[in-house]
Amino acid sequence: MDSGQDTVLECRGVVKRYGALAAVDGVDFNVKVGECVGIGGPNGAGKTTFFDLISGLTPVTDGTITYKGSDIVGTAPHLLCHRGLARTFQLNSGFDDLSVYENVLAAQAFGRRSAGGIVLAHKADHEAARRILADIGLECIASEKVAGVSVLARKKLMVATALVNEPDIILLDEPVGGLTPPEIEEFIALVQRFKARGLTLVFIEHVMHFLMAVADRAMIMHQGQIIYDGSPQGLSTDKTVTEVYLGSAGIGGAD
Ligand SMILES: Nc1ncnc2c1ncn2[C@@H]1O[C@H](COP(=O)(O)OP(=O)(O)OP(=O)(O)O)[C@@H](O)[C@H]1O
Repeated sequence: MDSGQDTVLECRGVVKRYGALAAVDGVDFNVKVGECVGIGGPNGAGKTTFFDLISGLTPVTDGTITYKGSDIVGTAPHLLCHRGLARTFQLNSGFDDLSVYENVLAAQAFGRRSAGGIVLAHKADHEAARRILADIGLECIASEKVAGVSVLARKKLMVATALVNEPDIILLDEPVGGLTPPEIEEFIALVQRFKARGLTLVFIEHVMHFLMAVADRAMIMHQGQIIYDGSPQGLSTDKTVTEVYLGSAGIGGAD
């Protein structure tokens, strides 16, 4: 068992059953400080359920999940967020009737480590909100209502709301799903920038080009189990991955 200081997240024998279906079926998974892990796998493989278990949205059936050395099984999602475990969702979330800027302030107020019901934004919160929006390229639409912004802007906003409280690990569920190829390139550059600053990141993504471009490590799930955990470059030559996940299209055809 790896319980070294540099391990942020450690999952052992994690299982989630829905009746007879094992959506997640005995997963062992570690993430180290500064690592960027891309999770792939066919539809229904159990990827989002695995994120739901880590982030406390769904109770585990069995197994242990340790975050920064503490057992977090049974911990509520908002408490995990306060402890620095941030997560985004497959579907674009956000408060449509608030501006881009107000969404970041709301994420700060409810997600910060000292959150305790006090939602007043202080000077430092405004500065941090402006900083993250500039960093992520949203400052020019900061005052626009989220209802009217593009899919790319919503995707970026989700990352901004997760990053504004400087999490120790961030889980992104399909960060580039629905984006055009040029938008995906923009997102690759963005994630690489945050990676270079030491961000610890785990993401789920069907777009293999994105996974190959940003992940240090790839983990592929199938029927609730891990069928590959290794270098992204090794994916294209792994027989099980090629047969189960990519089919005859090969690694380049999975976009
Ligand atoms: N609340 C639930 N009740 C019953 N079955 C569920 C529930 N949530 C997920 N499942 C089932 O668990 C399995 C894994 O689903 P999950 O959404 O985790 O897959 P995924 O790999 O994220 O798929 P996708 O790539 O399509 O998002 C699927 O068979 C799904 O139907």
